[in-house]
Amino acid sequence: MSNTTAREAALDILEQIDKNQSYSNLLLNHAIKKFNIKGPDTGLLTELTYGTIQRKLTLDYYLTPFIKKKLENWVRNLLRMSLYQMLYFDRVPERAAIHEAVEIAKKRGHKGIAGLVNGILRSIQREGVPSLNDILDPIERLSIETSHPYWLVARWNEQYGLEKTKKMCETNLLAPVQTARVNTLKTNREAVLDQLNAEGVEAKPSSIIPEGISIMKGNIAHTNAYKTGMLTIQDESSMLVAYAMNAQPGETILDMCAAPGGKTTHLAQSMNNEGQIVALDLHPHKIKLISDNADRLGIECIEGTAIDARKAHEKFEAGSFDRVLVDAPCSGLGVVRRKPDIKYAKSENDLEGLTAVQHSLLAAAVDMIKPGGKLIYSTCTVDHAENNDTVAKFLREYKQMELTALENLPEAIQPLVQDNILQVFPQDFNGDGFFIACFEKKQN
Ligand SMILES: C[S@@+](CC[C@H](N)C(=O)[O-])C[C@H]1O[C@@H](n2cnc3c(N)ncnc32)[C@H](O)[C@@H]1O
Repeated sequence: MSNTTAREAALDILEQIDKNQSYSNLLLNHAIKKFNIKGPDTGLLTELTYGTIQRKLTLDYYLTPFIKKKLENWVRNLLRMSLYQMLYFDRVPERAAIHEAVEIAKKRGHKGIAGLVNGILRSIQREGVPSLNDILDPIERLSIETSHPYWLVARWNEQYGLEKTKKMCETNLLAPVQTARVNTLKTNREAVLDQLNAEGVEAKPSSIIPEGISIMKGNIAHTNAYKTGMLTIQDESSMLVAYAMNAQPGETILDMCAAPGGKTTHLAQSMNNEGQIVALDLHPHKIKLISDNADRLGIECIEGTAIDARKAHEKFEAGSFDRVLVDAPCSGLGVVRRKPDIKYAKSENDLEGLTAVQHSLLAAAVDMIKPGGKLIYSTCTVDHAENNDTVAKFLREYKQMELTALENLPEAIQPLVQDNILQVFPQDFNGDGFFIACFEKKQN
């Protein structure tokens, strides 16, 4: 296995993302298996792929003056990936990055293309990249500097102002920290930290979530601790939902958008595996993900059903749930740090379509809740239209629902709550951008 193979695999993934709009995390797992990539090469492949996607617009800005003719897409991706190594990768000397690029160009193309790639990269090495100071429009500059599409920076600037937008865009460029949730039904945080340590994984307690841990080094997915259900991979922001739900042992809960079950299983944990959680998802194949997760974690109170949650009233009696969770499908603009391809894949039109689905899911939840019961709405986006505007429209249309205080959130989170609404930004504590609101159904 050579470094060249890791680079070819990275190029393959970049190509597929452009062609099929597939998600980088899925393609990466597939490529690791397909190219049999192991050990340090897994790190190289991951960093090259994510880094190149993360910095795509900046890299294109730097490459443009040096490209004099139309290039095939794979050549452009090869140039992006090689320039990424030259500019942002300390452990690869520039000449090695150029040499590898030329070798791949020879193999995939022909001598002419190899010469072209060599010429462009050597010119950049000699002359340096153009300065970003030449960009006068602050939105455009932030867009190029942090590689977020112009429309997105302009939209966030309108919603949150330039300073917050800048921090968000800059945080999205940092390497993500993996976090996990300890399965308190089986063990405790100290024991899991000891076990991971013994298995060669460096981890420490989360400063936000009592049962959360942050992984500093190593891959927990391959550990016995993971396989035997002592913990599950979940972002700290996502863990806040079970806190906000505040579900009690013995209650009946409806989780309307449940797969793959990260929050469903956390709810079961917080209910001490006592009560009933009905977990819905539109896609039948995803229901298996919920039951696989529950089985691994030793959870028995979850019952999965494949159904469009907007038709929940056809299957369940009105008013039969103490609490309902709508963890809605959303743009995912809060998780750009972990899934950088999201920022290029979404458009403003997509956001409009999503707000309609979010609204109809909330509308369907109303009938399901007992009078006096609670509804939690959550998303992993930072978009005002998907979050606050959806809440405002819901409250206008459903007078029996009241926005209520978010009780039971961990202490460190409480200062982030404003007017009963929690909007987490990626820069707040390095977790995903995330939104939570809680409604109570008035007594008749
Ligand atoms: C944000 S994800 C849920 C993540 C999940 N709650 C967790 O913590 O693991 C949204 C889910 O909603 C599902 N979904 C989308 N539209 C739906 C609908 N109309 N009814 C039910 N589920 C739907 C998607 O398949 C997706 O799995």
